[in-house]
Amino acid sequence: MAAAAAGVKKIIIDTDPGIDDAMAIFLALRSPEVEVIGLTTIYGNVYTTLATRNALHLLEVADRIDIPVAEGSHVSITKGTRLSVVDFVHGADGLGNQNFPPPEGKPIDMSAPDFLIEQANLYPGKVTVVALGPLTNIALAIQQDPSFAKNIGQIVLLGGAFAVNGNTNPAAEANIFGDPDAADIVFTSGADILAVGINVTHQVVLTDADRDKLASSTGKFAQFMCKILGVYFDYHREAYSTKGVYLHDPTAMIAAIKPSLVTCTEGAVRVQTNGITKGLTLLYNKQKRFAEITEWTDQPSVKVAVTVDAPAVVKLVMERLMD
Ligand SMILES: O=c1[nH]cnc2c1ncn2[C@@H]1O[C@H](CO)[C@@H](O)[C@H]1O
Repeated sequence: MAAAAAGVKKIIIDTDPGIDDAMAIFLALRSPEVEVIGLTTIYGNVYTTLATRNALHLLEVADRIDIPVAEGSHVSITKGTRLSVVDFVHGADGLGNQNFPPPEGKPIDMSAPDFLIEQANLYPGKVTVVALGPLTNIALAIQQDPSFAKNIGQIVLLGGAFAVNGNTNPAAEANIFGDPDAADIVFTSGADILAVGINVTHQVVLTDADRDKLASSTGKFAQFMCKILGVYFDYHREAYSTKGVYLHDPTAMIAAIKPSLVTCTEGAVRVQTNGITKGLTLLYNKQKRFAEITEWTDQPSVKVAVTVDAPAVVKLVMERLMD
């Protein structure tokens, strides 16, 4: 591929495709502001093996088999194998029960954490990781390489439910619930982090009317998305009684592509790792100096998205998919 123009952000997408992951990946591939230098895979919406297969398939659909796929962890950071995988949201195959043929490509011979570390070392301060699933691979990279948190440019992550209910249960958002220990490692790592939680992504809805508009487009990305979106719409109708779907992953991707469409606050985030509130994300805004030393004391600040220009996000997603 031609050398990237100056100012183009290099991104690695850590992903568990996933219907809204597919949309976010296509959006990135259609966005001149970013250059996708790799995909790394993780369990979440599906198990990791299927996430890898789907990532390869999506790149084949997009005619971008030049982009490497590195397979990620099959277990949580604490080696847990009882993973919470949500086939009722995305279909058993993760892509709307379409049973696509197996991809021809293969993942590279390097693990996701090793690939993340390699790229962060190769382009210090220049690589953005857009993390769309549980944060196991990122936490492993942080543990394996003490300089990873410093070398990585930014981590934009879809995760958390800041001062609102979760979507796995009232306490927890799905990606953080998927590996709360990993999430706590990432939030306290000192890396430059922007967390986009469901307090923000629940404002960004793709409606039935938007889907009809996508369906009328001849663009291959719009066509592919319309093929797989049915299951995701059915799930939202059932779970939320809404005539539309939340654009979780695409909104996080937009926060990396066009940061001006979100506003943020800052503070230290800790994650509850056990008990009935396992997966809860709690931001300390650093306004009060507590008399006691707390679990948030002296922890680094991260950015947490608080508002989003939802109409602009939906418009941009639609335009780029239909183009
Ligand atoms: O109700 C749900 N349970 C579990 N996962 C969900 C649900 N809705 C969406 N997602 C998936 O989890 C991430 C956002 O939390 C998104 O990747 C989305 O596809």
